[in-house]
Amino acid sequence: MIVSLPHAPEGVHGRVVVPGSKSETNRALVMAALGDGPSHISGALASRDSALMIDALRALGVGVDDLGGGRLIVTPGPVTGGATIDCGLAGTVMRFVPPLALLADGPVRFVGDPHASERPMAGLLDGLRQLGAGVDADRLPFTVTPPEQLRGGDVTIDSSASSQFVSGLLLVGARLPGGLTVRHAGDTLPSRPHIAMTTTMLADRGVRARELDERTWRVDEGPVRALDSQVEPDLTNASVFLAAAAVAGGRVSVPGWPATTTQPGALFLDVARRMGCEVETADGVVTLGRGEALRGIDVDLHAASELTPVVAALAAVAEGGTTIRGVGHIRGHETDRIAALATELTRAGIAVEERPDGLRITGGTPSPSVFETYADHRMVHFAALLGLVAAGSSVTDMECVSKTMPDFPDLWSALA
Ligand SMILES: O=C(O)C1=C[C@@H](OP(=O)(O)O)[C@@H](O)[C@H](O)C1
Ligand SMILES: C=C(OP(=O)(O)O)C(=O)O
Repeated sequence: MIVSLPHAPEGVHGRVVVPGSKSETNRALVMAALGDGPSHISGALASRDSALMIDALRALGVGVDDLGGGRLIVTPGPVTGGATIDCGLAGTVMRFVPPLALLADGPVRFVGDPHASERPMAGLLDGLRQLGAGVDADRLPFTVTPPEQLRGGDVTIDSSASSQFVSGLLLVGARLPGGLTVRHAGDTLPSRPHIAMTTTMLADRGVRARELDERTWRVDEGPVRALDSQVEPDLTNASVFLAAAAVAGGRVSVPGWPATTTQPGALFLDVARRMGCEVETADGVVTLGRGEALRGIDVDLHAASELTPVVAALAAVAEGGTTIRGVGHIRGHETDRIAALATELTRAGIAVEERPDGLRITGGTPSPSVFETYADHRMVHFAALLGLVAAGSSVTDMECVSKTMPDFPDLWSALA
């Protein structure tokens, strides 16, 4: 269904309380499921991806009580086989749950949305096979048959298509006899902060988990301690609201910004400053104002590729050219985001060159458009940003924002 996007000729002004991090919520759930007792999670994201994770864990025998208001109680149990798990389009479900099947007492089947079968899985499934599991395909849908004898040891995988392969294996490592060493054998490795998020959150739960060198991670065998934890706001989603002030003018604040974080979304503040925005942080509140003029930059988003759609929207209205590089692997995200962004920028009359590892965008004045969304929440964010300055724009589907932020339409209308 086509949905109109707000136009903000007077700029945007407001304070946005951003929901919890998808990446932290789904890690906290998996770690709690492996814990040595019940864990409480506060500030948890309520969205399609977290609901899919909760359903997956329940299907494996884990108790999850939703107390409302972002509070969850997770009660671990023996991991049971026999279930079919719906991964939707959630990378964190399709890459973090199959390793739990190593611990199950029977095969576990994994299915997903139509486009989920296009998302890379081979590196992870290769790792599971090296640990003795049977896996009957290299993409969704597939069935994981646990090994007769659970074992840990060393696995070497190509994680260049997604950092989530390394994270998924590390998440289960403490429960494997002898622990687990994961080596990355491919060329490049995206989203390293997300691997640091995995090891840091494991360490918070008493697990000895660390990076040995830039291609090798190690998790020792041991208990995953139950923990009462607080999920940070999702800083990649926060960047969409901050970026609204950069695109339309005005000032936007986001409270609850953590002083230190492993979320790569935090890198948005540096990108925005480089593009000429004024960014202030005081008492955990980040405020962004556009400054004199937005200017194009050359930026490598390898560590924070989730930010590409937002940075592409800024580039579309900036003075001069912007080169986004280092994000070739986002062709395997919810959609081929490089191709999708090139198509939608062209639709809005913005000059763009699609490159193997990114985009070269020449800023201009976006024309009103009906933007395609490709079932991709971040393509809606991109379109919504352009809609602020291209009066009368719309998107072909708004529903897909439920993947990480079901409240996006309300939060956005309140701002614009
Ligand atoms: O581990 C995680 O929570 C994530 C890792 C990244 O995946 P890739 O390494 O596939 O980019 C990121 O883009 C995704 O949104 C979330
Ligand atoms: C790539 C993303 O998600 P996923 O966790 O499904 O990989 C994303 O949210 O930008």
